[in-house]
Amino acid sequence: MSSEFSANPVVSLRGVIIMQDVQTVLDRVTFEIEKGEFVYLVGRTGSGKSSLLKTLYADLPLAGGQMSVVGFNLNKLPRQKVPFLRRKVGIVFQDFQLLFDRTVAENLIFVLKATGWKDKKKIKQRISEVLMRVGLDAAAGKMPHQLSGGEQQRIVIARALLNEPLILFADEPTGNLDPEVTRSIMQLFLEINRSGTAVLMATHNYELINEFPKRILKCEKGRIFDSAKEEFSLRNGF
Ligand SMILES: Nc1ncnc2c1ncn2[C@@H]1O[C@H](COP(=O)(O)OP(=O)(O)OP(=O)(O)O)[C@@H](O)[C@H]1O
Repeated sequence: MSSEFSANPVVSLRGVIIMQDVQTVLDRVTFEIEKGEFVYLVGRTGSGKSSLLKTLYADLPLAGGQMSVVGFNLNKLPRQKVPFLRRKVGIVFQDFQLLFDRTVAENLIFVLKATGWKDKKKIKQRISEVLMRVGLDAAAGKMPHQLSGGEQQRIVIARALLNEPLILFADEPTGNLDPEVTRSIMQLFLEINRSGTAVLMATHNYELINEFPKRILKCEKGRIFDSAKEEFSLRNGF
């Protein structure tokens, strides 16, 4: 094995090709994300950030190359194995996608039951743990519309944490939030990251990147540039 690659990364891509229909969105993508790393994903609108994230959580088929995510080989992952991969990753989108016709706790129970949890006591305990983690332990009985946008996003993050993922994939998680709430959501991601969960976060928010500098992957002209391998300026890159 080349020394450039670690023995046990959470995410590993080599020569990956990502397509939407007949369009090649990203070509020859090679990078790894280690356990507990925090990585930003940046690039202009349409440069391929969401397509890359979707490929990572097996929503978009891999068009070529080698890819493994939390130990699953995406080259030969049968459809029925996708839920097992999804249990080991957490996904956070820009629009919250909570079920608005049920309480916060019911939203979380829904996911736990769908991922095989049966024991009522354990379910209750896990819900209380994740809500505590995001600072909303009093919100279990509330309906989503009774919460602010920032609070709803915290619930989405709590939901992503239910099955103790090795990595969180976040697509513009602060896109709809005001600057103050954005900072507090970012603090939450950093806190989760400090306790060992890797994070890959797509964002257009340069202030956030400047304030909390981390490794950056930049999608540009069909390729990915990695700040861990080469220096690049963000100012002209977006
Ligand atoms: N479902 C789809 N079908 C066909 N083409 C798509 C689809 N989704 C995205 N594309 C195309 O793939 C390319 C990459 O889009 P993608 O959404 O990955 O970019 P992005 O960097 O996430 O953009 P944004 O910052 O606006 O979210 C674009 O040219 C887009 O038009």
